[in-house]
Amino acid sequence: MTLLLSHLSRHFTDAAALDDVSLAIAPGEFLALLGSSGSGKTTLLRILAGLDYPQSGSVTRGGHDLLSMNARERKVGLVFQHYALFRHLTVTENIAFGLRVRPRHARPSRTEITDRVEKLLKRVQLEGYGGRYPAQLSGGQRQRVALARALAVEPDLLLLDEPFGALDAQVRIALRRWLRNLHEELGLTTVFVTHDQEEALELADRVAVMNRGRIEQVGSPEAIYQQPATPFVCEFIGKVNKFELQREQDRMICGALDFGADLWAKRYDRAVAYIRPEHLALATDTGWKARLRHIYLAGSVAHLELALDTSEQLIEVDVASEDLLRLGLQQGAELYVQARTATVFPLANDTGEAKSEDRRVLRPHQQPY
Ligand SMILES: Nc1ncnc2c1ncn2[C@@H]1O[C@H](COP(=O)(O)OP(=O)(O)OP(=O)(O)O)[C@@H](O)[C@H]1O
Repeated sequence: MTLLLSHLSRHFTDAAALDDVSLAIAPGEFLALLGSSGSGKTTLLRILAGLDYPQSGSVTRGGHDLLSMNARERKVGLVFQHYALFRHLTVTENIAFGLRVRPRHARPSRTEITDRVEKLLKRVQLEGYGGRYPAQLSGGQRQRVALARALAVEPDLLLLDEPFGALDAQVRIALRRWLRNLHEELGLTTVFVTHDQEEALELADRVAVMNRGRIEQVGSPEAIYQQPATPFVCEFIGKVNKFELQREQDRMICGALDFGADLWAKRYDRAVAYIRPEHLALATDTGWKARLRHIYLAGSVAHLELALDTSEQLIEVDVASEDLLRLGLQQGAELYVQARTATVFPLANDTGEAKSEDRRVLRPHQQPY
């Protein structure tokens, strides 16, 4: 059943935590809410869980109003960043907790509970750990117990708030892949909050990028990375170089590069171009003249830092390490940089505001003069 969030707004005293958020989450989808601190991710999750309420807007699942149901009726499983396990209960007792506290008529029998816990322990790869206490587990194991506990109540919706946030990098990566596999097995609709873009891009079917209580873009990880829809998404996701373009005789120009004479260029005097390091290329005689300042070798890729001759602006270019060796480039070398593709937003002449609706993907070329 599709989960439909429609025009949700939630204001606290000083500012909007959610500002007119609409989103459709398909059954079985793994959706990541990605954004910087304070962008409204947790508020959105809490509203879905029934721990908070919006001032306006609606949430429906299969046409039923979710906001009028209490947390238990919503059938959600929740996992937070900080292990909310009960320290005085064993792993088995923690996992069974949500079932044991049900009213008698809704409570499974003792043997059913034992069976279910055993299956869950297997599912989260913690067979044989049932008798341990949380203090006797690693951080990653505790989060898997928390997940088993969330799954024990057979939720229709799984809500995960930075579940791996407190773990070290290697454990995080291992658990991330494990979670993705688990999701493929169970097919549970999952909403995952994170501020770690790598985690979101690797895990999710779709990513919703949040900024100041609004959804800037929602799409597949590939679309978010390759076709960022707003300047915020360009700057927030991955690495990017930013350039200012000026109109010259109906063409948008940045130094030696011509970004074309698209119709929209005639209506704007300035624009901003975002170019990823891997979309810049080195050239021997045309393009932006630059000096190589630093080479950061990272295995098969070399990250180059260059200073543009005209503006001294620092830019980053990624090239294959092999090419770097072949060209014999060294710090201090003078060379040229060309752009293969750029995401360009014109700036409104009056306010200077970037116009996301007039976004273009352009392939700049060397100026004809
Ligand atoms: N109970 C509250 N009272 C007042 N302001 C709040 C409350 N809860 C959240 N906010 C504010 O709402 C905004 C969004 O908070 P929220 O926790 O949803 O952000 P977030 O994206 O989850 O951030 P983080 O990644 O830091 O957890 C923030 O500006 C926050 O200060």
